[in-house]
Amino acid sequence: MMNERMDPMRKILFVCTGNTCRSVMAEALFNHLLDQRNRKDIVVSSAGIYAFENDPASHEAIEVLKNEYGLDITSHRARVLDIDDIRSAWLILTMTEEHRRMILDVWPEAADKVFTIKDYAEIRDTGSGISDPFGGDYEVYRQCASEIENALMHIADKIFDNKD
Ligand SMILES: N[C@@H](Cc1ccc(OP(=O)(O)O)cc1)C(=O)O
Repeated sequence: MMNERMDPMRKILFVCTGNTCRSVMAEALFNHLLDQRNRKDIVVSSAGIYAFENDPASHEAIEVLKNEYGLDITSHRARVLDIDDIRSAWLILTMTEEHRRMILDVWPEAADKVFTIKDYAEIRDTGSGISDPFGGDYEVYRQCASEIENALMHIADKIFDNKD
C-alpha cells in the first residue's frame, strides 16, 4: 500500500452498488467515528458501481442514521465510481466481494488497496459481504447499519493502532 507519508490526507472510499444505502451509511458512520476520535487526517467518501447520479440516500437509510445515530445524510447525492476515485484513494472498502472483483476487472492496478469491508476489518462470520438492504424495511436497514458500524470500529482500531 502507498506510504501515507506521501499524502497527509489519507482518502478512504466506500463502494457499493447504488451509492444510496450501504456506502452512504458507511461514509457517515466512519466520519462520525473520526469526529469522535478527533482524527482530521482522513477524508472519507463513497461511490457506487451502478449509481444513478444525484439520487438521494434511500428513505430508510436516512431514517436509520437519524434515529439510531443522530446523523443527517439528507444532503448526500449518489455518484458513479470513477478513475479519479481509484487513483486518489488510499484505501477502497467495498461492501461485497463482487464489488471488489468488478473494480479490479477494470482497474487491476488498484489491487493492493481494494478490500471488502469485512475482510479488511478481519471479521470472519457469515461470509465476506454486507448484504444489500435495498427494498427492505427499517429493521433491515438498522441491522445493515449496525453490521457496517461494527466493521468500521475494527477498521478504525486497525488503522490508528498501526499508523500512529
Ligand atoms: N436495485 C436498484 C439499484 C440499487 C441497488 C443497490 C442499492 O443499494 P446500495 O446503495 O447499498 O448498493 C441501491 C440501488 C435499482 O435497480 O433501481
